[in-house]
Amino acid sequence: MNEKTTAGLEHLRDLIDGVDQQLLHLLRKRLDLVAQVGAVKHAAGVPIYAPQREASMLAKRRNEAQSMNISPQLIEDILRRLMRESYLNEKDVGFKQVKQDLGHVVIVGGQGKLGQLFSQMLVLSGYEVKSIDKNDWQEAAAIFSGAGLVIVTVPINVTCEVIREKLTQLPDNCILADLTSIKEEPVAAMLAAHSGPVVGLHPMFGPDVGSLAKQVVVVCHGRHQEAYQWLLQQIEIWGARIVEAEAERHDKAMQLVQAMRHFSTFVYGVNLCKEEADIGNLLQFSSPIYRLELAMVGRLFAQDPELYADIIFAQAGSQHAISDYLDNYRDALTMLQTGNRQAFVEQFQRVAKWFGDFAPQFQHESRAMLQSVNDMKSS
Ligand SMILES: O=C(O)C(=O)C[C@]1(C(=O)O)C=C[C@@H](O)C=C1
Repeated sequence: MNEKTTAGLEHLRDLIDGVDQQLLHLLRKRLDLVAQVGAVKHAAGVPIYAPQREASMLAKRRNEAQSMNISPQLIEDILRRLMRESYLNEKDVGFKQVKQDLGHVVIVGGQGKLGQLFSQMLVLSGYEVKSIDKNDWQEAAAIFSGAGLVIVTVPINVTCEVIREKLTQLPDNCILADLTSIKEEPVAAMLAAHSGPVVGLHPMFGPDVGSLAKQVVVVCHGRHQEAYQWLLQQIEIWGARIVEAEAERHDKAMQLVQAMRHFSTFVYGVNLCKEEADIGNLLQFSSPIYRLELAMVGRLFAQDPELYADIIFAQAGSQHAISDYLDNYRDALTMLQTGNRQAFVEQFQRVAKWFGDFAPQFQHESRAMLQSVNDMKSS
């Protein structure tokens, strides 16, 4: 059925179309300026992400919006979305090459998605990149000869084995790095296999990010930091933030942030499947928060099971984190089964107090996410 309309409404809509077309012209103009910024940054080696510039620009535009009786949040949302576009566009111009005399880079597992992303970023920065994958080991000597940087990005369950068995004959000054999401064992294996510079990296993002702007790369120092300082600088030029961490502490945090989180998402999916939930129907009834939650669960199952198995099975300690979670789940279920509403409320308050200022901060941040989930709906 056609939507109801009137002549007056159509006239106003024509005027709105005109304004939206002007917006398109302004967007084109902004994108062209951003392309020029990208070229200037490329030449000067300035990072793609400029947090201070963003903060001051947003503050000014918010004030101006207020004085024009426009919601400050509206202009902030629009500018943040535009800056996301800038990160993608600025990337295409390429990046300044921090280390000119490196020799080539070898990515061990370069055909994997993360390997491809790092290869793309390195090529955009002017480095020569070679890849070695599981069927190429007979050519290893030729591929590694003259390499200045070797990055290991193979599945977690074979990482240490590959390092121990295949990476013991690298050129002396070559930097050996890995991108594994656990750090203690791979860094120890690299230090044992290679006597030159060693660094453990954990990119805290998936390979499908369009740009590294605002992403975090955790760094666990291994040996000869001064030799790979340029690499950290190069990653910052790509827009990412470097966060230094001690390997053991990093791995412990990953048990909670990754293994336990992914495991409970997995179980949520298993449960929906066993209950034969009708997802289409659930979506019809779901509020934005439930839609978002379903999306987070659903997106897990759109990906490679091996990858998640690797993450969940990587550390023995994850079993403890997951079984503690199960104990807490059981205790909470007991409250429900015994009708102990009071205990639930008290525990809720205790946890809220523990979250402190993070709770309202997360409420604020998630409100914006929920609104954009609602915006995505088309019917
Ligand atoms: O001003 C810059 O440095 C830009 O790259 C442009 C821009 C923008 O789109 O306005 C994009 C990314 C930066 O983080 C800040 C601002």
